[in-house]
Amino acid sequence: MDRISITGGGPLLGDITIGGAKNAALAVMPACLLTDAPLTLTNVPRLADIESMTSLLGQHGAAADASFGNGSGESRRLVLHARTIASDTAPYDIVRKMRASVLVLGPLLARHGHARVSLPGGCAIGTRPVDLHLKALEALGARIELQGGYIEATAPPGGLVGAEIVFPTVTVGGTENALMAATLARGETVIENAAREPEIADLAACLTAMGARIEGIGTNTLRVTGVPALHAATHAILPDRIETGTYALAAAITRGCVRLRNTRADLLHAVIEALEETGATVTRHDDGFMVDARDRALVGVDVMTKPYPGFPTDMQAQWMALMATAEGASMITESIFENRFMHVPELARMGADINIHGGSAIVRGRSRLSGAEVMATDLRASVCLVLAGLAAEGETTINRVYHLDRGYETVEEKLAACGATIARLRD
Ligand SMILES: CC(=O)N[C@H]1[C@@H](OP(=O)(O)OP(=O)(O)OC[C@H]2O[C@@H](n3ccc(=O)[nH]c3=O)[C@H](O)[C@@H]2O)O[C@H](CO)[C@@H](O)[C@@H]1O
Ligand SMILES: C=C(OP(=O)(O)O)C(=O)O
Repeated sequence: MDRISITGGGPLLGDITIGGAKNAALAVMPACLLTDAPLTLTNVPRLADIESMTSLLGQHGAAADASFGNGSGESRRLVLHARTIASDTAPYDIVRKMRASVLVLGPLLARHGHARVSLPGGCAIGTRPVDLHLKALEALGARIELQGGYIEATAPPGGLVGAEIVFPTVTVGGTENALMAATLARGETVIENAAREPEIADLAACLTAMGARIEGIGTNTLRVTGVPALHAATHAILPDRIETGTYALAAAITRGCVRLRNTRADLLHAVIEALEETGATVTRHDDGFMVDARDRALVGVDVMTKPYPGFPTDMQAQWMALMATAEGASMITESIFENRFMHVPELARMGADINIHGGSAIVRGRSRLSGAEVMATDLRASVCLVLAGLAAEGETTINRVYHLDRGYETVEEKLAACGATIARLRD
């Protein structure tokens, strides 16, 4: 298994180009199953999760034609074409590796009338049930049974029927599944308490380009008027706000200065606001923003994770690494996932002073962390250890970096180009 070695201590200085959003691409790609015409996506990131989703969609019958040039945007093109549905089963082997696999459920059900999708099971950050996805699809008329670890979903003989769906809690994936299914359901669907994450708006924009009728995009009430069929479309995936935020914090934790390109500051209000409160300077540009923390003594700032537009849970671990090097104490409260503090004992191995009380962590900043051998447990925990390693005195070795490859493209190259001493050790 690959490892990453970092010798920390110096400031990051330079430019980093941000890729397309993993979590938007993972939602938009299954939309190809809603039509027999091709769906062309650009600004697609080259990540392990994207490969897993491509192979899952291939199993369902979607031919994939990918061209990943070295540049960004247009040169990252993926054409998915599901002329027919070859299989409606999403097997355990793929779903257990990538939870977003469950997003094929709504499209398969809407177009094909039946789907068999493995239950994802729990993961390192929480139990993560999919009950709300299933209730939403039931509201549209689907019959759902759980058999042998699989969700067996069947649409009524005339297809799904529009309905009112009220989510009791905000769910990103649940909203995405319901939205995709509703595009082909007969009549109107109203989705209340819909997630407002930018990735949902991106999916809605793609579906609209495919001929779907959706109102309320970007709000928590989505109104969908079903259409008989969707058609070919081209859609550019929005920039990855979590990759952006991660490198913004990399600049801050190393007390460096990094310009983030090919991205949008408006996707990261809560993170930028907190970052400015620490004492770092954020300057917005046409194609992104710059974070400058040179010669600053950053101070601790409390955050609580919330659905968008609140502070993202996918930035919580990285924020904790930054707070471990800030002046004074800060409280970090995780309100989305019940077990998303797996990085705490690893940060503690690097000298961080962190105490957990229920869903909150109290972090007492230290002037210096020290390099150590640590273990990545999930995607964002991995990258938080990369950030800590960049700031630490001496060498840090991170094990199990396959988690990192799910969500960060060429992380070593991007950081090395800004002066980091970082290398991948291949076993
Ligand atoms: C591929 C993708 O886009 N992943 C993101 C997505 O995950 P994902 O779509 O899985 O996250 P959800 O928004 O659905 O989960 C939010 C909370 O609702 C709970 N829940 C969810 C569905 C359900 O049927 N029942 C239920 O109880 C979850 O356990 C969790 O506690 O949003 C999360 C929250 O922003 C992010 O951390 C993930 O990076
Ligand atoms: C938790 C994440 O992804 P997933 O939902 O695919 O596990 C993430 O992107 O941080």
